[in-house]
Amino acid sequence: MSNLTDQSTRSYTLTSDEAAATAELTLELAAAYPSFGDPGLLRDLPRLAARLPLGVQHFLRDFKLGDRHGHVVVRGHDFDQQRIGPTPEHWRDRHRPGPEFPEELLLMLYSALLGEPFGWATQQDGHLVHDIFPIRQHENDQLGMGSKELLTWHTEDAFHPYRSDYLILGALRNPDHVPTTVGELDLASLSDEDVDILFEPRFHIAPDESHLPKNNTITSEEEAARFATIQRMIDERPLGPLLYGSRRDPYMRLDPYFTSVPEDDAEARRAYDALFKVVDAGMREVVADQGDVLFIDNHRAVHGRQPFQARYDGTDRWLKRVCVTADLRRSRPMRATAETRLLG
Ligand SMILES: NC(=[NH2+])NCCC[C@H](N)C(=O)O
Ligand SMILES: O=C(O)CCC(=O)C(=O)O
Ligand SMILES: [Fe+2]
Repeated sequence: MSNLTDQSTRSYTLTSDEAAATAELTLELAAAYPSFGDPGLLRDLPRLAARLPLGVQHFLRDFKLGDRHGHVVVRGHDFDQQRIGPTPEHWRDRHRPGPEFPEELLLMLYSALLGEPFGWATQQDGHLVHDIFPIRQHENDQLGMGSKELLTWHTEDAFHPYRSDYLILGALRNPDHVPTTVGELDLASLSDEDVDILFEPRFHIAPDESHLPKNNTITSEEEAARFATIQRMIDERPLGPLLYGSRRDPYMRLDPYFTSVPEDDAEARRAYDALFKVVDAGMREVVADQGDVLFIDNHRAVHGRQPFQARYDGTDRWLKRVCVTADLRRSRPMRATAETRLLG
């Protein structure tokens, strides 16, 4: 009997009526709510999400409650290319909300079916919805804004105890069909002994560069102080497990590019190498094409992106990203007030 997890992509394709109704809903809400700063919007999200097509609501609730699949895709959204306009050159200094506010609101509605949306004070200047498009100055970097290099597979914000439970990636455009990569764990390919070791706090994952001051705008001491926790994680190099949860169906936390194993721990190194090989061998491509929204279970799947040739002419691939937590209160120690959605 095979224990291989079924990693084929589950998807829901909107009918043209559903796509039209969804687009209309997001336009209506973009006119009704001024910005993400409006507390009424966060309050109303579950009620507004109940106006999404019932089929999608069921599909996403099944994804969450089933706790089985690492990713799913909802296809067939109508993202108005004319209205959205050209892919920007940078996420910094953009007027917000921008013309793509309806699409950002759509991801917020979806987030309400999975949990609560949140952001990072230390990432993309604290914006709740992130941009992912190529930026020339970052073309060789391990960032969403890179292009020339493979974006190595990772758990989003793997270094952080309050990382996302789910990631939502909405493709405003992707003219060259650049694939995202996704991979899950095939537990049967690991020895029991290695699994035991991987459950132990014997591994360090450093913060990725998107959380560094150099990749944010800092104009005051107060803004600089937001990075203290990140810096502490860099300095103190805390050790943690790579697998957790059910011993028979573990969750994972991985980012090999930023991982180190203490030099004197040969067993941990062996277990880590075995885990890396198993996950790496299972990586596959999922193209989030224009109008597709990719949902990633950040405990079950790692993801990355194939290298591609950026255009830098306004027609580049452009994704929007929202981080979702199933439990906002867990991160309360890192949120200045109960209301704020920004960690750091
Ligand atoms: N292994 C990695 N490359 N990790 C970093 C991933 C990219 C990062 N989360 C970003 O927002 O840009
Ligand atoms: O571009 C993609 O498809 C994924 C990007 C990503 O993983 C990230 O920005 O963290
Ligand atoms: Fe990522």
